[in-house]
This record gives sequence, structure tokens and C-alpha cells, in this order.
Amino acid sequence: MTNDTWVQMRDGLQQRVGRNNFVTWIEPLKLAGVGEGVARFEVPTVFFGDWVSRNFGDHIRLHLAEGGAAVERLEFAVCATPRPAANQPATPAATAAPAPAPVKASKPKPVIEEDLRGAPLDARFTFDSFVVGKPNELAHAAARRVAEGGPVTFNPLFLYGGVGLGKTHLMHAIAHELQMRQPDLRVLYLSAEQFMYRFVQALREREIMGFKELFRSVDVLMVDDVQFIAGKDSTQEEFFHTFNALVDQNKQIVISADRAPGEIKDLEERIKSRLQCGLVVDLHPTDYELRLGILQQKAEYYHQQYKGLMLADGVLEFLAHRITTNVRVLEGALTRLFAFASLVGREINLDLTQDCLADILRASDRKVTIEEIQRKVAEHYNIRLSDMIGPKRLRTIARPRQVAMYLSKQLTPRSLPEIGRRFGGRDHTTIMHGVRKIEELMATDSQLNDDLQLLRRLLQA
Ligand SMILES: Nc1ncnc2c1ncn2[C@@H]1O[C@H](COP(=O)(O)OP(=O)(O)OP(=O)(O)O)[C@@H](O)[C@H]1O
Repeated sequence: MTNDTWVQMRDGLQQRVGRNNFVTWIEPLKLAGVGEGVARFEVPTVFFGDWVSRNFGDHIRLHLAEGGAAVERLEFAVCATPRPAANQPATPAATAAPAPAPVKASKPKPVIEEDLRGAPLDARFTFDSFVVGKPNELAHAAARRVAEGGPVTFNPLFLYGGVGLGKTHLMHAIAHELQMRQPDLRVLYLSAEQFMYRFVQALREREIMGFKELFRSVDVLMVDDVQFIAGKDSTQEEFFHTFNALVDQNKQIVISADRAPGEIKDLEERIKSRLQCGLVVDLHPTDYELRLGILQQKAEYYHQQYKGLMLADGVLEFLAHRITTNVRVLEGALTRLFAFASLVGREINLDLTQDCLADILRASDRKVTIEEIQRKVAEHYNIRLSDMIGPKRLRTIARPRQVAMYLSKQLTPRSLPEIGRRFGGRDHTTIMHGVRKIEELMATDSQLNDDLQLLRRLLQA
């Protein structure tokens, strides 16, 4: 099979992997040869080959088999010379397997302001609009300190917490404040996904030195949702080097994630430990007072927008009491309420609130179920859901099962016999034993406490 044949047949892969993946990862592949059960491809970089092998290897093999060229393995070698364009015919020499060659290093391009443009900052996410309460006061104070731009005291600042609790808001607020105080400061804010995207693009365009140069030239690097790079080996590797280089230069780094560094699965140990070196702060779930404060602030803003609209006493208190999920939902509820009331020209009172927000209120009433608990716990401890209710007594399965029993008792109104029935028809005394065991262990086992805290947060999000 030649590269020509491959080029003709590869189009069918588009359906399997999607248009974007096809253009990015499949089109640049050049078939160097097939023989002895191996299909050999030329790729621009080692990373490229790894990525294709891990993410699309099975698709490619299947596709080759369907096209009558079944192979057992795929091999990827870095091509020594620039490839011809994918749709050009291959030269005869190119059908032989090329010797792997080192990735060509590109000369760094000078860093220009344009390159430093990260993700856009939301103008509304400032310290002024951030309402401080007990659950977020430490995170707010730490963010303020970083935003003052003085000597770097903790590096990195690591902010974490559940969905919609204000991590992004605080990061944008830091960036706004720094840029206001020191307009010349090079502040780069981007999501971990964008970091990966830029990295992959730099690899593809052989601009990796430029990429390194750019990320090492910033004064403050802010990476949102860092959990995204977990399990993405090459991106983690590059992130690790960037991180070290900046810390060595005493440049400030701010990171956010949906959980603490130690709890991010598939994140390399050395990265976890670096992330824990600075200040790790938790944005706790909101309490009633904080929710009310946020609602009052947003209501004031809407009063200016919808002049003349009346808001009856007790509505904000009712919402703060009933919508306990995340701030985004709370904000959405208020936005809808004001928009609806202005359309129908009525006062916002409790009746209108209940009519207009019936779905959100119902969803907030949602109770955690035993099945959800079993699923989340099984996922967390990486065991099969069937083992959760099955008979196996291995410690690695029995302990997560007891955790699920404990959480079922804590988070649902179900009785012990009812819980027993959902755990494969176990007796209520077994459930009681499981619950007690976890309570005992909680007194000494900090890892277990962390697990429980995380699981609770995930289940109640
Ligand atoms: N303390 C607060 N004061 C005012 N607004 C807040 C507060 N906390 C959150 N918000 C608002 O809630 C919304 C969600 O916040 P944000 O996007 O910062 O959450 P997040 O923690 O980054 O969530 P995700 O995990 O989904 O990325 C934003 O509109 C933000 O302004």
C-alpha cells in the first residue's frame, strides 16, 4: 500500500473522528510503508505521533482493515524533511520507512504584544463586584494580595472550588487590578485548554521555541481550570517546565481548578507537589448570607437597568434560601426574573417568582439518590459499579462500598434496611457496620476525610 492509496482511503476516517480532528491529526500523516503487520507513518513531531497513536490509533487500524490492509501495529516516525502537502503524490523514495530524526528546533521569534493576548477578560469580574462572605474570604484576601503586585509571597496561588463559586471571577479581578496598577506588566490569563491548544499549535508549526520564549517572558501567568491537562502527558510536561522557569524568575503564577492539587486524578506527582508549594485556598460552597449578599448586589444592578420595576420584600431571601447550588444558577434565576417581570409589567413578588422559576426551584429541590452516590463513589475509587453491590470483600472494594453506605445514610432520607436493599440486598446491620467503620476511620484518616469532602461536593453540586 502506498501513500497515494492511503490519501484516497483516509477520507472515510473523517466520519469516525470528526472534521476538526481529521484536519488537525489525520491529514498531516504520511504513510511511509506497510509490511510485516506494521503500518509506518511519518509525523512532524514525537508528540504528534504519540497523540495520534493514543487517540486515533484504533480508528486508523480499523479503517485500514476495512480497506483490506489489516495491520497489527502502527508506528510513527518523525520525518527528517518537510512533508509534501498531503494531497500531493508521494515520491517513490517516500514509500520506504524513514529513519526517525530529531525534531527540528525552530529559532525563537521575538515576543510581541499580540502573542501575549490570552483569553479575553470579563469587564464585570472585578473586586468591586465580588461579594465577600465567610466561604470565600480567604480566597478573596489572597487574590487581593496578589493583585497588589508587590513582592511575590506565595507562588503559585492555587484557587479551587466547585462549579460557579467565583474562581474565574477572582482571577479576572486580579488581572484587571494588576493591569490598572501597572500597565506595563505582562499578564497572561488563559484556560488550561488554551494552553494546550497553543502548545499543540506550536508543535505543529515548529514554533516550540517561540512558545517557550513567550510563556517565559510573562510577569504573571494565570491558568484557569488546570484539571484539564490531567492525563495529557506532553502538555503536562511543558506546563511543568514553564511553571519551573517562571518560579525560578520569581514571576507570579495563579492557578485555578475544580479540586485541590492532590485530588486531581492523572496529574503527575511532581506537578501536584509544585502546585502545593504556594498557597492553596478553597472557595467553599456558598452559605445563606453570601447568597443573599450576591443577590442584593445583582438586584441593585438590575434596578438600574429596569427602572420602575418593583421588587417585593422577601423575594431575595426566598431565592437565597431555595437556590443553594452555584452562584451562576442564582444569577441566572435573577436575570430571568427581572426580564420576565419587565415583559409582563408586573411587580416581582413571591407568586411571580414561583411561576417564573418553577423549573430552577424544582431542580434545586433535587435530592441525591443512592444510585448517584454509588456511581460517583465507584468512579472516584476506580472500581466497577457492579462491585459496589456485589459480594467481593477485598479491601479495595469493601472500603469504597462502606463510603457509599455512609454517604447514603448522610445525604438521603433512606432507612438502613432501604439502603441495604440498594446494596445488593444486604442486611441493615451490615450497613450500620459500614457507616460506623467510616465514622471511626474519619477520626484518624485524613485522606478519607478529603475523599468524603470531595464526594459530598460533587454530589451536592
Ligand atoms: N462572591 C461572588 N460575588 C459576586 N459574583 C459571584 C461570586 N461568586 C461567583 N459569582 C458569579 O458567579 C458566576 C460564576 O462564577 P465563576 O465563573 O467565577 O465560577 P467558577 O468558579 O470559575 O466556575 P467554573 O468551575 O464553572 O469555571 C459569575 O458570573 C460570577 O461573577
